[in-house]
Amino acid sequence: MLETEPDLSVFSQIDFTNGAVAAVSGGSDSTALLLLIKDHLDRSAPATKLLAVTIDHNLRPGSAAEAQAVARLCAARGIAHRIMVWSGRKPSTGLPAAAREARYRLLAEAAQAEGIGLILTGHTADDQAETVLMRHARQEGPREAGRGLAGMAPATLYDWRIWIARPLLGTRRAALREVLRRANVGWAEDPTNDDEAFERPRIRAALADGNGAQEDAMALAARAAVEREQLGHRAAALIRGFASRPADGLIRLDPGFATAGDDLAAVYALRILLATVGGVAFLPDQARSEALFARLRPRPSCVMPFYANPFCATLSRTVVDARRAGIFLRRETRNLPPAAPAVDDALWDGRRRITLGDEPDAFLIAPLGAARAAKREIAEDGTPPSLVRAALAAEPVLWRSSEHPGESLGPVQDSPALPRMAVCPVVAPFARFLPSFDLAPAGTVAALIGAPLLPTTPFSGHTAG
Ligand SMILES: Nc1ncnc2c1ncn2[C@@H]1O[C@H](COP(=O)(O)OP(=O)(O)OP(=O)(O)O)[C@@H](O)[C@H]1O
Repeated sequence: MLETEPDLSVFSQIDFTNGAVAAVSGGSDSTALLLLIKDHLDRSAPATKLLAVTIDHNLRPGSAAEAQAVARLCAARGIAHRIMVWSGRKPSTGLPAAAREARYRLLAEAAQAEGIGLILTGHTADDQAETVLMRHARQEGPREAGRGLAGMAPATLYDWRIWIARPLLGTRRAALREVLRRANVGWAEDPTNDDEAFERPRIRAALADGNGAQEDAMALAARAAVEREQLGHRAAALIRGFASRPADGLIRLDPGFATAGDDLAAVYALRILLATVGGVAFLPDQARSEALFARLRPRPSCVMPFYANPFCATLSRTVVDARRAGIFLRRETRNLPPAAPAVDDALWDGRRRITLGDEPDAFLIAPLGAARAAKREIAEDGTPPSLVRAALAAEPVLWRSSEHPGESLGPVQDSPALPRMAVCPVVAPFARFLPSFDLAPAGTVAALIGAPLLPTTPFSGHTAG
């Protein structure tokens, strides 16, 4: 689609109220993105704060000069520009992933420093087709297909606080280069983009053959995106219908969850809950999750009460305990983080985000532990007290560093003396990157565990959750 003209209508669907960061590498796509946004804002909302940001990864000799070229273009067009340098140590393996991680962190830092909650990138239809074909080649199995093949989402929430939108996902690179030629603006070529030793350039070359592969890949992505969103809505409905949180760190699933009749959605919901409870950034393996789910179903011939034979299993650092009172999920006690100084804005055990306020050095954070959990009063509400205590034992507690660890501050959220401190639950599999496809289950799990509400999506008329 749109071989020669970019689709500009997408810009009018974006909410620019709080400004935008344009992520500009100096390559053709993001340079064209910058010109198109500037043009759109000049016409529709000239007072909007626009900041172009270039990340100098400091990996290639020419990278600083490329960043300077973007700076000159921005100066000539009256666009604020900032260069952020990735100065940290570079890993010897997994460099592309580390560079991507650093890039988004630095882009988010630049946005936050200006009070901007939106980052725009120049990913194109060509990038999308390449991504989908690469995932297709790696596909684990038919049931994984629905997720990965959706490709890149039109918007992704980063760190549960800043939206990354990709308005050019429906636009071909050729159309963007045409925009630049007409404006007489040049761009930098990344030499790794053509190196066929890498998988992506190989696929790019195959797509360039013009045999319809590009269109097929886009159609595949569009179908998979719809399927993924629908599956997410069904999983969210199951979580709303069958999951509750009887105590901090403890999720109960009503046994009806396993017999509701939508196994695909139930396994997806289970995977999200397992990763969340265990504090793991990735969903557990599909096949192992299916096997666990199968064990949660009563046998058709069973005349005994449900779960007359209770069982316990562990997956994704989560203990699943199925018994007559329900199916209970809690963090396993193995490999909990030892007591350590609490770090402001850090994730603890993948499950909690720590906010320390005015006294950043004053606290230790540690799991409550079994001995202290055993002394806690447990309300009698039908939940087995042993399970509540087991869950509480793995919950974090802040201690004043100077105090004897017998006098904890308790649940810090409840302490009026420390209004700016919090140890907030996070939805682990979506805490760093939440693709807009998965908003429904992410919002539902957030409500279940008491995580902060999702911010409104950057596309007007859409609300998260
Ligand atoms: N060094 C960088 N600085 C700022 N943004 C970047 C940088 N590298 C990538 N991006 C953003 O991520 C998007 C996709 O990255 P990718 O690596 O595919 O692009 P590229 O080939 O480097 O450049 P382009 O997309 O501009 O042709 C870019 O369009 C851009 O918005």
